[in-house]
Amino acid sequence: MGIKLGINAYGKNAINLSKIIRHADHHEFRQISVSVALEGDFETAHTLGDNSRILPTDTQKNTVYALAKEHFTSTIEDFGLHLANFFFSRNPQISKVKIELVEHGWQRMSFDGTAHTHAFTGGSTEKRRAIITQTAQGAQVSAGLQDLLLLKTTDSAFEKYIKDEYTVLKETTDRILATKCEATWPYTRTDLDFEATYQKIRTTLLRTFAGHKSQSVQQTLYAIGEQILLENETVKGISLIMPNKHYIPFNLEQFGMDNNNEIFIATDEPFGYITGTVVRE
Ligand SMILES: O=c1[nH]c(=O)c2[nH]c(=O)[nH]c2[nH]1
Repeated sequence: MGIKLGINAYGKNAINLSKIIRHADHHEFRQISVSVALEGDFETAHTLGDNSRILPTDTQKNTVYALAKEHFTSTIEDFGLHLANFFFSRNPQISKVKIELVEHGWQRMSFDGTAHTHAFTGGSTEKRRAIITQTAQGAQVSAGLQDLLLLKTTDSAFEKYIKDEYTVLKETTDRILATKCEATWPYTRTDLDFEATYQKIRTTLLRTFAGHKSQSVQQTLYAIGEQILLENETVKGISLIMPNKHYIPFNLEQFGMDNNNEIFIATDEPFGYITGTVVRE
């Protein structure tokens, strides 16, 4: 019985890179984490210890910093495309380059309606991300976001589910709906205005979450995906991860008080884990 190498990839993960872009009257500050993964003809590296086709992961890391100087000037999607093409076009042994970029957002400070020129606040959990893959067939761009905390205080129900001998959950027509949203959407093209498209999709995600009369997280997930696909023909489909972050009404009856859906205990674990992809037929 023969043994051989199966699917494999190698690269550098979590290359953290910050950049000051100095304009005459203000600075921009960007902070990203880049991961590079290469697939290709690396069999003899594994089976014979032959490194002649191996571009070291240390070199990959250095390339990311060096190219950032000239080429990280706009979106992570555009920088990722440049990186993917750079690695792919110079290395015939590579069949697939995957670049994943996560951006940590810094918000410019503002005082009395005036934007500060060089001071920022951080702290939001929300991160924007992009995934670029390049093969001989061309490049593919997916955009997305992660760790986006969302909560609404009404317009969320959960009723008429299966009840068996282990069901104790009470039906509710008015609960808190909270999630930490992760979304990924592949685009049909690589020459988009990635900034405007991203902002439009993010706004639709928020607006649909806020406006939807939810019967479940599942229904809200689908409504968000459907609306994004209806409004953006350049989006192929969208995958959403929406954990159900439970806020459970606290029992005040034990103190002779009513809880009119006002006092809750947020529980971290266990949590509902709702995932889904909305696609075009
Ligand atoms: O929106 C929800 N979907 C579920 O599948 C579920 N299950 C549960 O216990 N609570 C909820 N809420």
